[in-house]
Amino acid sequence: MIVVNRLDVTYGSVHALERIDAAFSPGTVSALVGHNGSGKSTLLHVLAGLVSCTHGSVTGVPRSIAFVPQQVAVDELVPLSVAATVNMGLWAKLGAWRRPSRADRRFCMSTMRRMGVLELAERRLGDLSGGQRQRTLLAQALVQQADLLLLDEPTTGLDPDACDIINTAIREEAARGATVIMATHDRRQAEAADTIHRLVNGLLHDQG
Ligand SMILES: Nc1ncnc2c1ncn2[C@@H]1O[C@H](COP(=O)(O)OP(=O)(O)OP(=O)(O)O)[C@@H](O)[C@H]1O
Repeated sequence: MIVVNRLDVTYGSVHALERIDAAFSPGTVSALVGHNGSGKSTLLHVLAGLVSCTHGSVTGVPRSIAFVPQQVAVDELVPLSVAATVNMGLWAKLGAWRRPSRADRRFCMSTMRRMGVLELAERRLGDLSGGQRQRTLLAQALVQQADLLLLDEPTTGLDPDACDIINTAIREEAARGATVIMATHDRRQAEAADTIHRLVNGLLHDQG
């Protein structure tokens, strides 16, 4: 179980998170909700190890973490295809030097199909629409089969069919035992989670 204990994060003079206590169990989906600037992304960044806490501690974070940030800037000049981007998710599982097996490659293909990006496989990431790019990055995260899946607004800007596909995938990740934590502004998506944590100006109000 991941346990967050009396966590404070400040950016200069901005108190992004204050005295946060929370716990996240394997096999569950937790939603972080709250207004813009309430601290959701900051908490995800701390859990991902990208931001340090000013005070407090976070324990029990598994080694394998897949993180899909809110907005991913992709240099249009980077010649990375959709297929290459998704296949990179295997590195986390296999290490950079172990060759993927046929089963690994099939898994990448089926994940791309599930996320609706298989027909875009040869397209460059920088040439995709925002929603297509988001689905590609989610496919990359799913391929990792990580123990902790951190998603920052995973369905923002996606069409309703894509939202349904992603919400199903989120449940499936929890069903295989992953801890899933997502920031969301989508009320229905939050209500479908096992636990809702509401952040108000950096303070946590748990809603069960
Ligand atoms: N790199 C940074 N430097 C300074 N302040 C920051 C930085 N990142 C976030 N903040 C501030 O920390 C607070 C929390 O921001 P955060 O991005 O965690 O909120 P959020 O709940 O994810 O917002 P949103 O719903 O808009 O994505 C805000 O006041 C924000 O301005």
